[in-house]
Amino acid sequence: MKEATFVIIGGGIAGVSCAEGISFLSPEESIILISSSPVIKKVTNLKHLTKLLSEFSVEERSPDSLSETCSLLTVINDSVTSIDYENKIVVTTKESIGYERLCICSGASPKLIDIANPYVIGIRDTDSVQEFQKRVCSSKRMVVVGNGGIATELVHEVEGMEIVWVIKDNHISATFIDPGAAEFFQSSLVKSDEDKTAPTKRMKFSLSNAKGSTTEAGGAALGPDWHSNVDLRGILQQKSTVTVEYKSEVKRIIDHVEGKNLLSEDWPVYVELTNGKIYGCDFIVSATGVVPNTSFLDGTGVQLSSDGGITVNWKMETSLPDVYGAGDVCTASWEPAPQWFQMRLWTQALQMGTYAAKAMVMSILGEELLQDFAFELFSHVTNFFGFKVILLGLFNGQGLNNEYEILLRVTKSSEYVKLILKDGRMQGAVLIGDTDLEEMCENLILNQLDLTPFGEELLNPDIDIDDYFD
Ligand SMILES: Cc1cc2nc3c(=O)[nH]c(=O)nc-3n(C[C@H](O)[C@H](O)[C@H](O)COP(=O)(O)OP(=O)(O)OC[C@H]3O[C@@H](n4cnc5c(N)ncnc54)[C@H](O)[C@@H]3O)c2cc1C
Ligand SMILES: NC(=O)C1=CN([C@@H]2O[C@H](COP(=O)(O)OP(=O)(O)OC[C@H]3O[C@@H](n4cnc5c(N)ncnc54)[C@H](OP(=O)(O)O)[C@@H]3O)[C@@H](O)[C@H]2O)C=CC1
Repeated sequence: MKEATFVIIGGGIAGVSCAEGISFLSPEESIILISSSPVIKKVTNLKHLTKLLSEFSVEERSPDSLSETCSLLTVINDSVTSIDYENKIVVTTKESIGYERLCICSGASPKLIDIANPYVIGIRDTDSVQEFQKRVCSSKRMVVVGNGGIATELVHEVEGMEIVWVIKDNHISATFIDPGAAEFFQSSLVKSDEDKTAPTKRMKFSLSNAKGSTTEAGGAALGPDWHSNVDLRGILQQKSTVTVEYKSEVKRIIDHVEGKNLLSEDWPVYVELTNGKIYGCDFIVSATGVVPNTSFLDGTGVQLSSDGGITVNWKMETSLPDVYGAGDVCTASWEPAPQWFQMRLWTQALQMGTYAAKAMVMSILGEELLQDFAFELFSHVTNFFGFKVILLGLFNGQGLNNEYEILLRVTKSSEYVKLILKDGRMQGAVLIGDTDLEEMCENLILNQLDLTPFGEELLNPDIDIDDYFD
């Protein structure tokens, strides 16, 4: 039987960063990484924008490429079928592998609204993108269900199609942004090239005066810009049109025969929405979140959280002895720092993988572990509708029970800045566009300085606020 001090399940960002972390901290120990995908995901071009915010690329690499950074690593391309935690053995389809410490980084899979229907597809890995591209290039209309990251990217990136976007909320992209930011993006849905206009609007208001309500945040996954090398063009010779169906869900999917009778239009498949409308389309994208990959743990009694993720404590330990978890597969179940919460994102997969490596090495050495600084503040940088989007801390007032103030600065088609303050102290920020405010906001959230004396001046573009804090 093969054996290693450390065994890792999963070749995504969490698994690979865990392997690299162990090799860095304990280069003399053996590691086996088991992954059902033949390629691994490696973080490259890591660029720190601030202490905690970073941008990076994610590349698909051959497992051999890891030998540069991990000399005692063996990568096995196989699927884990079960774990015998009492005897510290991982069972794959072909063999059994012994371990001292095990880290589960098996990621998550799309949670589809209908798994059995061939017209419903999800997007997660390279294969699913190829399938999506195949459908797009021969299609006129798709229905996109969901209001999170994937749906937001798709409605912006796909050209030459009619897109019907079905969302439960009353504003777009609700997983990430508030109604105000959604309004800022709204013109991008029309897909026209509007001029950037100069006037800048600054506002301060308490939540009770705010229009709309803020939202409670609410194979290996793809990397940033996954769509940039894929031709996402439908067969219509025009820009895509996007019809948003607000506050609605898919009631049922109707087959070709019944749908044609109901609608007198000929489409491969039809969806009936809870608002009563029926749309015919070529296919349906279910961008409705993920479900952690844990089936190989059935029968172990491992503790799972309500979202299906493996419960991990602040040391990334699961409820099974010497078994750790990191990335999308796990659910952070410790008391979080006031401005941090979990979202299944690659930054967190990277941070958790690296930190789990440290926790496992410290446990073998019997040394004390301190929690990583990365878990002090939620930070995410991404791109929506062609704009840079930076989210910091409690960016949607998560957990503040609507008891906070908002400072807002909006320049149409150029920038959207929203600061969340409670008792004069900054709790979170949404920075859309090239605002150059990320460092200041990060510092102000971390140091909890009383900003009452600055009032609205905090967002006055004519004042270099950084001067006050040097
Ligand atoms: C289309 C798309 C766009 C995204 N865009 C962004 C973005 O812009 N920004 C962002 O922060 N995040 C984004 N994400 C989310 C991000 O990709 C994930 O949070 C992150 O990659 C999770 O990494 P992971 O290593 O935990 O899991 P995964 O990448 O899912 O890796 C899991 C690994 O485990 C392996 N595995 C699973 N089961 C087994 C088994 N039984 N045996 C052996 N191996 C197994 C898989 O083969 C895979 O190698 C996006 C996700 C998608 C799908
Ligand atoms: N740029 C980025 O940062 C990106 C990040 N990602 C990440 O990739 C993963 C997958 O993305 P995605 O699938 O978009 O997941 P998200 O979790 O981002 O969004 C899922 C969306 O689907 C909604 N939803 C869930 N179930 C249903 C249902 N039955 N009917 C209608 N709507 C439903 C959710 O609403 P509710 O929350 O109300 O349940 C939510 O709006 C996520 O971890 C995401 O964070 C993906 C793309 C880009």
